[in-house]
Amino acid sequence: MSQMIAVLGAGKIGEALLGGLLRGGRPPARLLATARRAERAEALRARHGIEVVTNAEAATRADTLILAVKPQDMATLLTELAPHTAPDRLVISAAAGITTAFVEERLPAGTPVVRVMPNTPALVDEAMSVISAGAHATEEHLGHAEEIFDSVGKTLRLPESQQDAATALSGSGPAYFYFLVEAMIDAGILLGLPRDKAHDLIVQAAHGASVMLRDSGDHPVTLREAVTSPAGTTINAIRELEKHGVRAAFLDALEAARDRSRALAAGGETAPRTGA
Ligand SMILES: NC(=O)C1=CN([C@@H]2O[C@H](COP(=O)(O)OP(=O)(O)OC[C@H]3O[C@@H](n4cnc5c(N)ncnc54)[C@H](OP(=O)(O)O)[C@@H]3O)[C@@H](O)[C@H]2O)C=CC1
Ligand SMILES: O=C(O)[C@@H]1CCC=N1
Repeated sequence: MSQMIAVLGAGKIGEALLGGLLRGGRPPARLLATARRAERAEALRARHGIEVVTNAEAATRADTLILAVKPQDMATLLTELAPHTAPDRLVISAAAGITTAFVEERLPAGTPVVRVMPNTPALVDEAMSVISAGAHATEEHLGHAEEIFDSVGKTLRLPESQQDAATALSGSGPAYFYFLVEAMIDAGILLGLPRDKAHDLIVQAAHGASVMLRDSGDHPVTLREAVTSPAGTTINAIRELEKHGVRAAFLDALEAARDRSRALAAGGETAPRTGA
């Protein structure tokens, strides 16, 4: 286990990770965080009882640096860190699109870098975190990264060439489910249900479906077929979803997310795709 872990740029993902590490039993004295704004630093101290320091101090004191700033802020952060980071530090980047090469070329030669794509269910210890090694990261470094991200959910190793796809799928994935739930609550309203009841019905349906997907081992097609009775209600809804091209929309949507992840590796300057 690393002696000291620092989360640099402790925003939504960084704070979720800090919370998971503390819940997993890591003493607050073995965690550091950094923030850009004084009020954010104060909130982190108050909520977690950890030290919030400058990026330079974190780089000097921690063995493992977890970079959790936005991709567009990564170059600035790395420029600030470079003079203070010894090449034996493990650097873990959680930024969408940013390649290990991008990080390596801005830090001292030979620095081990691991790229991780977590997701926000880290807040409830149900994250999916995809882990890839950079040029100088060893099995031991990957093991350290897994140990850290295991504290907030599941981890999976994939080659870095598949990280942009993983970002589109599991990194952004929770947002697609929230979007679907939001749309279905509106549909419940259309059908005359009170908003709070529509919310509770669909959230529990989503939870039940998700537990079955994870725990039954059955393919989603099998689970959907079990709901879809001959000449019943479900098939009438499915016909409308197919007519409206929902499956094709998902294929296009994830391709757009994957492309945006790739563009972020170029420094994030490229504008997002605006559609056909
Ligand atoms: N949100 C998500 O679902 C996921 C996000 N990610 C990745 O995680 C990273 C963080 O995303 P998220 O947590 O959503 O973003 P946030 O904006 O919530 O967090 C980033 C934090 O970094 C701080 N920051 C920026 N620059 C510096 C700096 N130089 N020094 C110290 N702190 C700094 C920001 O400060 P300030 O508050 O002042 O702006 C902010 O608090 C991104 O790279 C994103 O791609 C990965 C997986 C999922
Ligand atoms: O939208 C984003 O760019 C980040 C990365 C994955 C989820 N949120």
